[in-house]
Amino acid sequence: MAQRSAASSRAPTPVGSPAKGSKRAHSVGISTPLRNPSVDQQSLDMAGLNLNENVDTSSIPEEPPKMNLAREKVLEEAKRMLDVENTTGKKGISLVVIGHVDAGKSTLMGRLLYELGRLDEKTKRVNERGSDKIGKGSFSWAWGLDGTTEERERGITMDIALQSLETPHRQITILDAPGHKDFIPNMISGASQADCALLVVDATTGEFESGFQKGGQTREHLLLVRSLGVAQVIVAVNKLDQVEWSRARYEEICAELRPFLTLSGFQPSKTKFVPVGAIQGINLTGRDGDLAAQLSEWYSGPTLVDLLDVLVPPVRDISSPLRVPISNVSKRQNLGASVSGRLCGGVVQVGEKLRVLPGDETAIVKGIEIEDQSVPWAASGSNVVLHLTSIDPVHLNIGSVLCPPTDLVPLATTFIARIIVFDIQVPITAGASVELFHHSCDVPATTTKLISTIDRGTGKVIKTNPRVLTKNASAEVEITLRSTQVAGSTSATRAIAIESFAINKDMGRILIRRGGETIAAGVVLDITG
Ligand SMILES: Nc1nc2c(ncn2[C@@H]2O[C@H](COP(=O)(O)OP(=O)(O)OP(=O)(O)O)[C@@H](O)[C@H]2O)c(=O)[nH]1
Repeated sequence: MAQRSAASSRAPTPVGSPAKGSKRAHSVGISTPLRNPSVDQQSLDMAGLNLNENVDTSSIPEEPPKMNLAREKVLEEAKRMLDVENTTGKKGISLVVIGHVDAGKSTLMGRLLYELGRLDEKTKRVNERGSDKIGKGSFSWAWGLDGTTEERERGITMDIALQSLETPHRQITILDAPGHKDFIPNMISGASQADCALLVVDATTGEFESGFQKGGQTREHLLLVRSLGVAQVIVAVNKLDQVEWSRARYEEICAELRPFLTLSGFQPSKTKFVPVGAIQGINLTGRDGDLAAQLSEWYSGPTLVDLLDVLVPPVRDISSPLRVPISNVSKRQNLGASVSGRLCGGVVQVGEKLRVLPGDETAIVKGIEIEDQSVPWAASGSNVVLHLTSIDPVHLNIGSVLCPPTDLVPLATTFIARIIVFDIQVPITAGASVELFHHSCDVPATTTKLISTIDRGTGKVIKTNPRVLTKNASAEVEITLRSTQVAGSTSATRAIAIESFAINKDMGRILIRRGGETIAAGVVLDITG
């Protein structure tokens, strides 16, 4: 069964962290590390949110665990582990599966899990019988990932499903994103935790076109993941059985997508295409058997697994300060609180004291889990569950950020951002009300000033104080958070923990939405208030 990203969910992939069951040592962690002050306009992005929360307000006071090693020792250990991973072991990577509704994302992943031995024969048969029983037989593979009753009955993915699989050289955490536009915030949440993307498109006549047209999720998902910093994409052209494995249709789809991918900021060398048939399992791990004969007549390239196996893992910045944006909180009676999220820099270890921002509270890390395994420490890039003690769980919220008490993330209510405007109908004006997304934080904001429009190629200012920003514009703007209603009556503007992109790429990305539509993505240049 797939893991869900819900509050009680288990942690996703081990990325850049101690191996499963590792007994390695741990330690303290307060950092004043290296910073990388380069802004890459191509890497514009923002971060995701997760709306799932399982709240039960109670805590138990506990004796905080002791830290065992000095921070330098942990860093040394983390570096050594990453070196081993880079040379001999499987490299960890997380992959978000994106694409228009019904493209076959869940079916593809369910079948792939089966082909790779992660979904056993018994579960497969149970899913077949169960899906047949409610007249959804064609979704039996998707049941491997779509775990909730509502998802199964409706035949759609609503929240991110977490799974992991192994190829010969990669340990991959799969984040299966919903295709339906109503669940874009959940999709953003998944993409904000991913290193690379698998785009699934439906080759059926008319279906590829409706997914790719304006308003289709193929375009929006690609733009969103690129804006979130995902630079590698594999495009699986699925359901080719519906067009008799036509080579012309496959090539037509690739030719349509290539220019859009380049325009969206994906380098051609980091964009791969692969023809597949998810239901029949064709070209996932191989092309044996009669079913694949038509494809084998014209295709001799890599399988999907071949491409997954050479995905390039991201660089893990373990020497920068620890930042953990909280994507989920689980507060259980008598069990304290657990939070999950991806480490955006640094290392964390059991026994470490962390500050929760915004706010004045601190917590102590009682335990760390990666993929259900307890580990003594975790490094940048890992998706973790942190069990916390010495804090009233009421102070832990989705969207808050954990960091070392001596190296705090700035709190901002006003900042300057460079944004790229998406394909919008209604221009953005000064004073416009928008929704700001930063990791799992979603707050009301105003574009208080339109400072300038920028040439995307040269980075030069085209116009200062523009009246409006229209589609595809690149611009510098001032964004100010608006007050939100607190506790029924009083109104307060709550600062968010955010950093400039030059200091921490993962902490400096924003996404701007309006009326349920994503209108721009950007990076934070400067915090001004
Ligand atoms: N003919 C054919 N049908 C397929 C193939 N792959 C998936 N389907 C069908 O496409 C439909 C949608 O599949 P899903 O896997 O639920 O699609 P999805 O992209 O995960 O859908 P959402 O998550 O709701 O966006 C189901 O009826 C599948 O049986 C394929 O290779 N060939």
